[in-house]
Amino acid sequence: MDLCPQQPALFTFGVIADVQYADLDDGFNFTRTRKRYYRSSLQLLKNALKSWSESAVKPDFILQLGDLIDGFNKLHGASQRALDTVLREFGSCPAKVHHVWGNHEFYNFSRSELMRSPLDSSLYADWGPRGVPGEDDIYAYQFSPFPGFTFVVLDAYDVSLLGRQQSNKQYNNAMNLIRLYNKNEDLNCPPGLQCHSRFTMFNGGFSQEQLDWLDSVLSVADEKQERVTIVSHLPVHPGCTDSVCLAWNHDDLLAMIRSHSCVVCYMAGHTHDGGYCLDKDTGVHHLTVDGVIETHPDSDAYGTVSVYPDRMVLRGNGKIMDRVFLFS
Ligand SMILES: Nc1ncnc2c1ncn2[C@@H]1O[C@H](COP(=O)(O)OP(=O)(O)O)[C@@H](O)[C@H]1O
Repeated sequence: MDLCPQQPALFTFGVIADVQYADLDDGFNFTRTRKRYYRSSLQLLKNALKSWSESAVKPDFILQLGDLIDGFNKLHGASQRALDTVLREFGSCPAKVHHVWGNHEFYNFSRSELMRSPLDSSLYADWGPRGVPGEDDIYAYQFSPFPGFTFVVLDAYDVSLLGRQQSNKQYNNAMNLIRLYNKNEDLNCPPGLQCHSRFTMFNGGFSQEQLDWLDSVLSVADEKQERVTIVSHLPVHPGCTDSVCLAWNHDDLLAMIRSHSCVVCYMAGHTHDGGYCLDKDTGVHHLTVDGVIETHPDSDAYGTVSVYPDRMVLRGNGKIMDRVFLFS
């Protein structure tokens, strides 16, 4: 397939997900079916950053799709050290980095700590809900890297048991919701029914306030006939992920996308396996980016996306496949 049109890209960006760095020996996922390379993940991050820094066409920005350091750091009192280690690497890259927050961010830091940390990249925002009273702690924003194109960073742990104080309204909403479907004592253990399996503590959802804000962003983009890419840690389309990894109210997000014409792509991490589907109803491309943490040290897991007027072209490295996302 001819991936690239014979013209320079309008702009280019990098994607990387689930680095989950920790200064620990290799381990396994919970079910012990897949190896996790805690130390090598730093080298794979370095490979990505070196490649982006040295490429002839440098990416305008990087999307870091969440779970930058592993939750095990917290157990070893190493959260800040591990974060400093990975951020030092990002420091060598001239491109702006947009950080998405995943469950492992919240294993290491509270929401208010994250809001005051370098992982809060909303300083690059054109617009977010955070100026709005009562919505100050939603980590969502939009930015426009090129005329006619908008990117939206969404907070998939806005309604969550992670990172929020028990007195918080969204913690209570999360507890009520998860208890409806998950009867296990250990709320990290997924319910048996596949249609409810996402209701675990390592997932979360989007609040109504955040959805209302997204609705207004997408309405403006519809009017201006812009192309919108949404990024978050949790996937929302069942066609591109294991059902256990979906956002709790993924259906609300899909309905929101369906009610607007501007969205072209939704990108997430979390599943580590990677996945893709084209939603036939909307023409929206749903991509789940392979996680660095479960990528063999001899391979790689990052991608570079070149954006053209009619498509985005993903060039994958290592585990990540090349793909073309045509705009419908
Ligand atoms: N099936 C399960 N039953 C109970 N706890 C689980 C299960 N799967 C994951 N967990 C726990 O949930 C947390 C997040 O799981 P983890 O696999 O580390 O998430 P991620 O895929 O984001 O790396 C960990 O504390 C893990 O032990």
